[in-house]
Amino acid sequence: MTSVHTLYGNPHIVKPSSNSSCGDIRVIERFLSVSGGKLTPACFLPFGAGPRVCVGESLARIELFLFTARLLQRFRFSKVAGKPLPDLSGRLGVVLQPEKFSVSIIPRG
Ligand code: HEM
Repeated sequence: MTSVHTLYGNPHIVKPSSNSSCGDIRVIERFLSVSGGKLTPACFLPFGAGPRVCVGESLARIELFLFTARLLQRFRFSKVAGKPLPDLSGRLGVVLQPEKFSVSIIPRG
């Protein structure tokens, strides 16, 4: 199984200044080109690679898109006054998990 965390943290693979690298995994803009187009860094492998690559990738991508779009359509997400923004360093488990944080979720009218 491909260790995605090791792959992203390896300085020999990750070249932050290059468009073909993953760079800092906390920087979402790494998926955008200078002109605003979509970029997929060559080392971005959340579904693994090679003969054991995830067979559910297409389904997972559709589900994630619909799930996220529906949440954003129906709710407004915002920072809670007086509470800090989420710590983006993450906690390493089977996957990199966020530390607990507060967020305000209000149904859209
Ligand atoms: C966000 C969702 C998902 C992620 C991040 C994910 C990620 C992965 C990864 C990293 C592997 C291992 C690849 C390797 O061994 O190198 C894998 C394997 C696999 N995934 Fe997923 N997966 C997701 C969703 C799904 C879904 C929805 C299905 C089925 C409907 C699925 C079915 C499988 C199967 C059957 C394998 C084993 C493939 C094999 O060993 O030949 N996955 N997945």
